[in-house]
Amino acid sequence: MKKIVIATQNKGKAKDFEALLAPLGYKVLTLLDVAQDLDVEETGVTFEENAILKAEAVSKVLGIPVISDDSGLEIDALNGEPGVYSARYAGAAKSDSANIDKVLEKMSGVPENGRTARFRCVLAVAAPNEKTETFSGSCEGIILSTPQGNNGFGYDPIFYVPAQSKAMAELLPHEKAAISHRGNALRELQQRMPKWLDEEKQS
Ligand SMILES: O=c1[nH]c(=O)c2ncn([C@@H]3O[C@H](COP(=O)(O)OP(=O)(O)OP(=O)(O)O)[C@@H](O)[C@H]3O)c2[nH]1
Ligand SMILES: [Mg+2]
Repeated sequence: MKKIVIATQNKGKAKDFEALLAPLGYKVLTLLDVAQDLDVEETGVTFEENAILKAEAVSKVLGIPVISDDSGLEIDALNGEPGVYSARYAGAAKSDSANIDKVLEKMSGVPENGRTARFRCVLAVAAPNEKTETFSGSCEGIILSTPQGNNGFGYDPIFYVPAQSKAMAELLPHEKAAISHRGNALRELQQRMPKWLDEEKQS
């Protein structure tokens, strides 16, 4: 089975990528498997900038092709917050439950028709001596006023997906993969697979 390194420290993303890539015959490895201490500072102000920073830094250190993921939640009533700061919205400790509490507090009193939001994901693919490429995906939803479901990670329990009539955290891994921002970005990558990455798969 071909291995692929995802430049992330996030266990929730790792599970999402397993659901997406195992059916395509890939074994997913993350920084948690190959380079626990490799933490890239996210100094960009867009998902794209941060995805490129992470992919290029990790590919350079490991000397192999990698895929990175920079993603987050954009809430219309909060002018696009938490956006690129989604992981650290309630502070540097990156607590999913504290982040959810902060969103729910800021959204209290906002009526249902004003609770529109979307997840965005940008994947960057970098390899030694190759031009870095990016791919993006999004998923539309509504911010719930109480959490629902135990699957997924991050803001999934407060993100209602009208197309599925369920919160993201109520979807099974393969169901999330079929409709998520991450799934959509990965499908975009498959459509425009960089030639060198495709060749990598054959080797
Ligand atoms: O409910 C969610 N379902 C998702 O599918 C999802 N995707 C992203 N997010 C949020 O956005 C941050 C990314 O920030 P981020 O791209 O910097 O990643 P991270 O710092 O967690 O890990 P790394 O990949 O950088 O190592 C995450 O922590 C989450 O808060 C999600 N929340
Ligand atoms: Mg991060």
